[in-house]
Amino acid sequence: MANIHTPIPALKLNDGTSIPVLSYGTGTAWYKTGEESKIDRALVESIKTAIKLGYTHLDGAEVYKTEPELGLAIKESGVPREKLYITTKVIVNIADIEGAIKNSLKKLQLDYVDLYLIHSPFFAKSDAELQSAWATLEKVQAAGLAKSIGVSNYLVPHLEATLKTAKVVPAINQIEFHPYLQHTELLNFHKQHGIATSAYGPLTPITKAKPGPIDGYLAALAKKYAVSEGEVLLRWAIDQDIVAITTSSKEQRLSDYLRAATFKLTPVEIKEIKEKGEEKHFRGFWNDKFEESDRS
Ligand SMILES: NC(=O)c1ccc[n+]([C@@H]2O[C@H](COP(=O)([O-])OP(=O)(O)OC[C@H]3O[C@@H](n4cnc5c(N)ncnc54)[C@H](O)[C@@H]3O)[C@@H](O)[C@H]2O)c1
Ligand SMILES: OCCc1c[nH]c2ccccc12
Repeated sequence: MANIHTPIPALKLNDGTSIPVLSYGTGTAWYKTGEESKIDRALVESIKTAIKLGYTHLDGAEVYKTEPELGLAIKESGVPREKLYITTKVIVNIADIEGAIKNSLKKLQLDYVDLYLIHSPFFAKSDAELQSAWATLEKVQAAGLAKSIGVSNYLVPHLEATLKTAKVVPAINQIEFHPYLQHTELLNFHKQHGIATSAYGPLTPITKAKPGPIDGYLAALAKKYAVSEGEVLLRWAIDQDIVAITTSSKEQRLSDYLRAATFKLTPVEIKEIKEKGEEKHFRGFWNDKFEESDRS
């Protein structure tokens, strides 16, 4: 079926590559708790549906145990490899990153990923451990196994430690980001260093954190642009040059999310959501790892 939507735009990264600004995630809603080798056909079909609708950027991780489904769906989709943008992440086998990427590639049935991320900094007991893991990602990139390399869930101190010895500046930091968790200081740091931002949990204000101070304004904007509130939230991230990672098992919702590529919020609207959002703080992921006092 032809993609009836506007193609998803791409953002240029500091290494010269481009990343599609809307991604289909296989973590939340999809990650496996059982045997990794037991294929979840519903996930394979959902990924193929996403690709058919026009998603090209797919987000995985070794810890989700969904790499085999991504590999199958990519193959069965019939879409040429180079038309897709595949992200995966390492954390389970962080002690053997070179083994981990090879294992991930085998499950993905790919020769390379577009983006390889350290899933979180919480494995490291020292700056040296962060620096050593990053040096290994640099080796992975030099070997051609990942076009771009980056990090996820890093805060400013983790980035500072990494940058002290890095030869390659991380291309991106994938973080929880939405109006109730704006990471202002971290985003300023990203800008200063040419690190792009990607947002997971972009729909949190409507899925997990209702009621909240942006509810009324979000409803008004959804009406104005004839989209859903979720699409306004996706657009709010995209309008700030932030890559939005979402997901759904419902084809209609996946199709609707693509409307985020068809309109733009005005600078005043972006600022209004920002300011109203700052009135509330909410974190949906990794709460046991981040300090309660850390709102950065
Ligand atoms: N790096 C990390 O640590 C990390 C953490 C979390 C997620 N991720 C990635 O990001 C992806 C997306 O994360 P997410 O699921 O939190 O994103 P999200 O905030 O976009 O939420 C998506 C969920 O919201 C539901 N939803 C959409 N519209 C809704 C509505 N109107 N009402 C109620 N529910 C609605 C969807 O069905 C889906 O389950 C994951 O699959 C994963 O790939 C990464
Ligand atoms: O990236 C999503 C958050 C996450 C961290 N570890 C996990 C294990 C299973 C599923 C999700 C996660």
